[in-house]
Amino acid sequence: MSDYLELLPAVDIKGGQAVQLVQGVDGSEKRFGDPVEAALRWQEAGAEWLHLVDLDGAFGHGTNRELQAQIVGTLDIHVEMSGGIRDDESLEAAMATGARRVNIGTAALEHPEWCARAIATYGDRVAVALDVRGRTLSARGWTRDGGDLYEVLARLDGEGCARYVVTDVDKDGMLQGPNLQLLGDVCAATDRPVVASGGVTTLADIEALMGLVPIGVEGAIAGTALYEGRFTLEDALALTKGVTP
Ligand SMILES: O=C(O)c1ccccc1N[C@@H]1O[C@H](COP(=O)(O)O)[C@@H](O)[C@H]1O
Repeated sequence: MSDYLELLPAVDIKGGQAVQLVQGVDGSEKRFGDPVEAALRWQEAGAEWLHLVDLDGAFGHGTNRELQAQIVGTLDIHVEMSGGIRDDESLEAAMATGARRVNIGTAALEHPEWCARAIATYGDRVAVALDVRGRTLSARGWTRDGGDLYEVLARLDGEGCARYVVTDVDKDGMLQGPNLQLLGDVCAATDRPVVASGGVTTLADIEALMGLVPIGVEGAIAGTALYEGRFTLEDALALTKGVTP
């Protein structure tokens, strides 16, 4: 277990642009320009990980795979890649980019046997994205219910899943803070590390998430708040690493 909270700035790509959605709703996006430039900006600010999402892949209407591969090839830091990774071909293509980690969402709910094979084959290079409303999981671009969070978590634990990326869909892009209760509940239900996603808005939110590191929160994804300048990545990283600016 890490002793500090890993911060993962997000680059979500839709139609070739860096965007941020509100509650994952297709069409709600604010645009933030070239995703390669965004990724480089976060790397230059000191990030050690990038959370890279192909939203077109997640919605099932195209892909931004070439851009994702370009970003992984351009950066020197770890990349966690997600969106549209649902079969052997998309999984192998994602792994071949050199991404350190690949997140599986929909396929973990709709094709559990395939997901179990992916976990067995790639070990901790696979994480499962648990995108949740209340205690109900969401699939297919968060447009379809995908089962009970805790039942799926128990199944995935049994299959050896190394880590979970837990997103509160209702918090995502809302700039109202993360769902600390949900994160605590998930950490109580599994001994695997959890990366928190959805709602991070202030440095105080990051401090609150740092307080969950001892129970299993390993990292936190920050998106809209960073793009909208609610805090700087430099300040957030200084906070997580205990560096006085
Ligand atoms: O990150 C988002 O805003 C988002 C919105 C709507 C759907 C998915 C989103 N992000 C991530 O995409 C993957 C799921 O993709 P798939 O189901 O495996 O194709 C997952 O990491 C979500 O958190």
